[in-house]
Amino acid sequence: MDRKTGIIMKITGGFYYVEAADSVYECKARGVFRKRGMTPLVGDVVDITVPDDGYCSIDHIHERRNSLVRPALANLDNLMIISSVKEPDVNLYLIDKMTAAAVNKEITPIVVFSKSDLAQTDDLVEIYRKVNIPAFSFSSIDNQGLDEIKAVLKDKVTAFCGNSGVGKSTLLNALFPELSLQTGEISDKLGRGRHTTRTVELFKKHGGYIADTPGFSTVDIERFELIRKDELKFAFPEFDEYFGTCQFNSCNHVCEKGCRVLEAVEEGIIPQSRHDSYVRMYNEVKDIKEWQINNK
Ligand SMILES: Nc1nc2c(ncn2[C@@H]2O[C@H](COP(=O)(O)OP(=O)(O)OP(=O)(O)O)[C@@H](O)[C@H]2O)c(=O)[nH]1
Ligand SMILES: [Zn+2]
Repeated sequence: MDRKTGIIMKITGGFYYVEAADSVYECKARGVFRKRGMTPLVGDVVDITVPDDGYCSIDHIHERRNSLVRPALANLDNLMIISSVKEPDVNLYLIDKMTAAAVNKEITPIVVFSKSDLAQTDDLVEIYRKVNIPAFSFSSIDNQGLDEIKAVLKDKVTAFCGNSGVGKSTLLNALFPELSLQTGEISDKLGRGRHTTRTVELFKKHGGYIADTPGFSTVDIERFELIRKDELKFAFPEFDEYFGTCQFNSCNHVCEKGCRVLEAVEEGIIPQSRHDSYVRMYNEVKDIKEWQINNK
């Protein structure tokens, strides 16, 4: 019998595939997790027992740094948000919702403007770099941006989120040709589309891990990763330095007199589109009660 610590790479048919010391172990979870209502997730760091014969078992789940509801994933470092600049058009509000959800979970958001051969991306990239969110453009035509994107994946656990058709599979294939993910219409025929069961799986790449998350779209984040009103302002890191300097302590940084955040927007320090997204999100959550969030 041996004990090891590893990471859950995949969950199928009641088995957990745990990578530890460069081998993958097929494990069962102990009944004790079920009793406590705990479900091991892909990305969990776990202690396992490897018996001389019979099934390996998961004995302990290490404390999670964060987790997403759908796709069910734990311990993410990066959320790569892919948005095409055309076909479909870019939607800054949706991107900002995704970056805010990531920051709220202490996950680093990374924005990729794909199909950069179809429209200008410099101004878009600039919006995010200005607020210290890594941003890149990518085109599959000449693989522009690929090396920069590869560099941010190094030694990290990264999930990729993008709406249908933005070029998520195309980017993943350019990054990891050996994965041979299906692109375009073919993927729907194979049932990897939005309404089918989705298997989440980690792959070891560049010393880190990438999560294959079929169909992971902004809808999942909007539905399952709601940010509470009092947490929202912290999900826009460019506001941080102004906290405590507004005229009113209770300032919500929406339209209040003497608001330093608003001044920074007027001065062009904070991009207008980011603040617009914040106000829109604030208006969406301001009347939501705690019990409604818990019922989500
Ligand atoms: N011009 C151009 N077209 C691209 C680029 N990347 C992807 N496309 C095209 O956009 C379409 C969608 O690409 P996919 O990679 O399948 O998009 P997806 O985000 O994986 O979409 P789903 O499979 O629906 O989730 C395909 O027809 C691609 O050929 C790009 O950089 N430039
Ligand atoms: Zn303010």
